Amino acid sequence: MSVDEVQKNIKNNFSIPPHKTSNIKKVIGVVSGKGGVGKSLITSYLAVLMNRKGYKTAVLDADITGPSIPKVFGVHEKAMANSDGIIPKLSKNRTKIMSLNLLLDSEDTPVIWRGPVIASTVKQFWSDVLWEDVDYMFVDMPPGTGDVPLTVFQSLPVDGVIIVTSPQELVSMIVSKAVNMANTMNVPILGIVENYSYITCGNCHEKISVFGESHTDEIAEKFGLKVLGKIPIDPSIASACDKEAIEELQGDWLELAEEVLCNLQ
Ligand SMILES: Nc1ncnc2c1ncn2[C@@H]1O[C@H](COP(=O)(O)OP(=O)(O)OP(=O)(O)O)[C@@H](O)[C@H]1O
Repeated sequence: MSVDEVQKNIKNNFSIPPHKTSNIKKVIGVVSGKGGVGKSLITSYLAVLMNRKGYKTAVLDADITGPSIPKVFGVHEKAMANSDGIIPKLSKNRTKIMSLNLLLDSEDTPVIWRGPVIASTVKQFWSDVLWEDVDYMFVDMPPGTGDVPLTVFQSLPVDGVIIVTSPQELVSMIVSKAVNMANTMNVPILGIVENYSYITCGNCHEKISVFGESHTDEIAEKFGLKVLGKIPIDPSIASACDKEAIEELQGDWLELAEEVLCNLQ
């Protein structure tokens, strides 16, 4: 068997079943080549948008050392377990959430764990959480192409990934790494979302590209991928996150992403 074939078979060999009561229809990984691009925001907002369409949504926070999902949904109470498994917390609009922050005694406790422990926590979030019926589960991956993204790709039946990026030049190399990882793991890439694309001038409504000209369209074309949306730097986004009210955020920046996701069902 060639190295390529071995790599493409890795995923199947390590896959683990979800809890026996779980019926999860589609698993979407949200990845970024580097940190700080707003990946958690986009993961949460995609769940909100699909929830608004009437789908049963869930977010698995695989960003174990930097978990931010519960906070943007305003969920703080600890998750409980019964003899069958861990019960996910529900947001106001009934998106199911599991994150390490929901299991720690205090949200401020830093997670100083080695890679294998982090990876096995993510697997448990898949296999030991009582997700029950879910149409779309969004997995907020830690940034980069390290241990945890690898574990998620190997262990979970990921139906597609969405790559989040910012507009700068350096990003082309970083996105290439994320694309190559998904290709190596044989996971379909649904497309790219660009965050921090522009600001809109409050007076003349001109769009200003704060980070210079965007390279996202070029990169997407290079890899034959769709650009699923461009999100501006917008105070309403920061405010929705700060107020822990992502479910109240309004913005039609991700319509194409919604369409692509709907077509998966
Ligand atoms: N387009 C945007 N406009 C305004 N604020 C934003 C935008 N995107 C993200 N933010 C703000 O930045 C904060 C951090 O975003 P988020 O947690 O999604 O990403 P991150 O910290 O960059 O980490 P990562 O992308 O690695 O998960 C959010 O709480 C939000 O307040």
